[in-house]
Amino acid sequence: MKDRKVIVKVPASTANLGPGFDTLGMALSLYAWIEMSESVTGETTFQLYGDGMEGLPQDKSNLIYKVAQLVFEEAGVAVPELHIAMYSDIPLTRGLGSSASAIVGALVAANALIGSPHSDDKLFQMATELEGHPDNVGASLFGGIVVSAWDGSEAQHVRIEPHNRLETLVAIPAFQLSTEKARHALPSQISMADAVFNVGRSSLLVAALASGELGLIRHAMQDRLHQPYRAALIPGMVEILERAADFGALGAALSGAGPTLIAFVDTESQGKAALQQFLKATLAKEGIDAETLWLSPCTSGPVVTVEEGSAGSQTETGETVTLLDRIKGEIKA
Ligand SMILES: Nc1ncnc2c1ncn2[C@@H]1O[C@H](COP(=O)(O)OP(=O)(O)O)[C@@H](O)[C@H]1O
Ligand SMILES: N[C@@H](CCOP(=O)(O)O)C(=O)O
Repeated sequence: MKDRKVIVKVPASTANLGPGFDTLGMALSLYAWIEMSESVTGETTFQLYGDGMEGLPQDKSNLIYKVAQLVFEEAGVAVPELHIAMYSDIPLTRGLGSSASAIVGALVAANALIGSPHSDDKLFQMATELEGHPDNVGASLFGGIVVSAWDGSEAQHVRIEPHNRLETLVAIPAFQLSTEKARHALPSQISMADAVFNVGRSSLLVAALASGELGLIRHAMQDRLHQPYRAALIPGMVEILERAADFGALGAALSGAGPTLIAFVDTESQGKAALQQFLKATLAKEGIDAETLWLSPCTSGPVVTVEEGSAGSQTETGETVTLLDRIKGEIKA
């Protein structure tokens, strides 16, 4: 294992999909890469690349390090000193599952480093416990659309293959909103009428996604559990959710805990440019600058590459090959 290096490519996610609060998630074609190996210097080292990554802790309080140690502990092995490198195209604290993908990527990388003693389901249970809900970690771990439920001790899930004409447009506001803050905006109780409203929409959405009835999405992607309470944190959200279908969207939702907004679109839709303009202009009216990206559902979970032997880290002239060198052709920036 001393000479083993693992690289994991893990997808971002959009959680909730409107009505499926803490329950539904879909993996997206936006990625983070984590490289992990046992440290050769005897000290834990970090290389973090990507927007905002330099602000993350680069000591043993780092999330990736702590999650990896849990994997080793559960397997009864000790790997106290690690080399960790990470590059991410997933913006931090925007509702695209950066923390979920970091947790999933760390679990999968650490597991592969010690010969994969844990099953995917075991990693899912650990990820859910760490994140506090199964929706975004399930999507990053299994890919596609994931329906899950958690009772606080065990999580179940079913994966749905996304329709091949489904794509998404995300509008990522320039400001950050932590999941913790967005969860504090939620009430502790809701009415029976609102509960029934969401059970109906969430069930209809799962059925529509599973059966490929894309036309039902706009009726199903409605929510009374979390979006109305989070609206004040994301100016422009209400107008986007109400009017996106007028610009050709199949439906629209707050992505995860926000502030990113996501529209589901039929790849054959004619109005894509108008929809993109509508999202940007609506946020701009509120003084919010937003980046828009077209993303596809990502149909696979983490992709793992294992390299045995330290030769893989050096060129013929002895120069060190960094994670960035390896993934250069794949990254967004
Ligand atoms: N690669 C990483 N390493 C360490 N911490 C991370 C990493 N990625 C995300 N995080 C932590 O997760 C936080 C964002 O999580 P959260 O508020 O749930 O938003 P998001 O919607 O992006 O998951 C970051 O502020 C950071 O503390
Ligand atoms: N169900 C959670 C999902 C949070 O997802 P994230 O991608 O914003 O971390 C919630 O809505 O709080």
